[in-house]
Amino acid sequence: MTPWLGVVADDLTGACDLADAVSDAGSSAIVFLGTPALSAPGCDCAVVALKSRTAPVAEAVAASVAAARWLLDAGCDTLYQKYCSTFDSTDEGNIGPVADALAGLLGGVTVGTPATPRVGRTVYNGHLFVGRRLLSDSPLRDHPLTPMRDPDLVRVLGRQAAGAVASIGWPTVAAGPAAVAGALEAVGRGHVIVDALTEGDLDTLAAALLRADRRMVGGAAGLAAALARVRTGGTGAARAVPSVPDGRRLILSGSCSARTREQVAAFDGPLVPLSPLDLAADFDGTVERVLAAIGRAGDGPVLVTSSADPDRVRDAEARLGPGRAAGLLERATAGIAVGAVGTLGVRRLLVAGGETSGAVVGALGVDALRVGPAAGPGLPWMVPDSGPRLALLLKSGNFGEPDLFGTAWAHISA
Ligand SMILES: Nc1ncnc2c1ncn2[C@@H]1O[C@H](COP(=O)(O)OP(=O)(O)O)[C@@H](O)[C@H]1O
Ligand SMILES: O=C(O)[C@@H](O)C(=O)COP(=O)(O)O
Repeated sequence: MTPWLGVVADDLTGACDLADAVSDAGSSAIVFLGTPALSAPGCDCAVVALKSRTAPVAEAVAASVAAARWLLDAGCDTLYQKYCSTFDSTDEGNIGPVADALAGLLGGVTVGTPATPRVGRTVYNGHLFVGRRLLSDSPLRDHPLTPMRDPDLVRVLGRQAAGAVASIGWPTVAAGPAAVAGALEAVGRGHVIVDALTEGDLDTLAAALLRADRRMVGGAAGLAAALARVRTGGTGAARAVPSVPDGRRLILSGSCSARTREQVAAFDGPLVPLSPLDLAADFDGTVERVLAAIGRAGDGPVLVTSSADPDRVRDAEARLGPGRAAGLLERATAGIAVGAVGTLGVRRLLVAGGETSGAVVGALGVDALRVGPAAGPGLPWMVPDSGPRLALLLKSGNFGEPDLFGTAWAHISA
């Protein structure tokens, strides 16, 4: 089977979220950690997960173009730039520069939307809403790496991209695929952000993209699932549930999102704090102390967390310098995961945070992940194709019910 949908994802939790949504839509998906050296194995949707959301622009562009070339060589006819449903990025990028580069590979225009109604993301008049709030009034305004303070996506993308940015409004979408395809015909180069409020709107956009032969698409999980539904009629194979190993359970939480902090607060089990200030003072000793605390905890899940509110994050930044806390924490969390799997018998690992997950899974030496049962929308347990026998739930900071850290495990119990 040759994959038809090739996805370049800017982080790992986003890649898993999209793979989950596409699986729900009846298409099979595999997530690759970085661009593989080999050709793609059989699946409908091949997802290359990068760690490019906050990387330097040139690095993000080069990694994304390499991934896109590999996906096109693997036979994908639609190339999909997966970014966050909350458009997480800085004024420098990387959504815009990567979109410019990928548009250059396939016909000069990217069309898309981050709208993903199943997690409450909608776009109206080019403005992104998170639930009932504008993006800029949501907790995303305080993200430690990518604070989102402008809800107007045409303006946000306009600051990042060299290509012009246009939008297609909801009345055109409501008029159906022919109207959207007609509006797209008028766009020669650049990027188009499309309004969408419902799954039906996304299906309309997906049908218009196929009709207009627009094969360079951008968005979050919602539009990818719509493409799968419209292209295959949503009648593909149900997700094949891989077997999940038994073993100790560990939660590593590096996300500082409001939802993750609620999940940390609601967790009813042993909690080991991880502080960037301790790591700056004694990195190896702090990691060893955390591993010893995990070792002493009982059979239930143990939570290691650095998740902090915006004031504490700002304080760490002020004391350690820009980006240093995040770098130390990501390296430490990766080291803790490797130690816990290697010597403490941990086999079921829930990681909260996209950057954090990328660091952890990269260090564990995993190269590809298959989609298992989901603990909620966008929250699939993933099982490595080869390498360590593990079950991994790589959680977007914003996703999951407040009690997720206690309930997630039931989805993989025998
Ligand atoms: N206490 C803290 N102080 C400063 N930065 C932190 C702290 N805890 C975590 N971080 C960093 O914040 C970033 C959170 O990003 P990420 O893991 O992608 O979470 P999310 O999915 O919520 O965006 C990571 O780089 C993480 O290391
Ligand atoms: O689109 C989304 O919201 C997620 O798939 C996503 O990209 C997650 O990113 P993080 O919140 O940084 O984990």
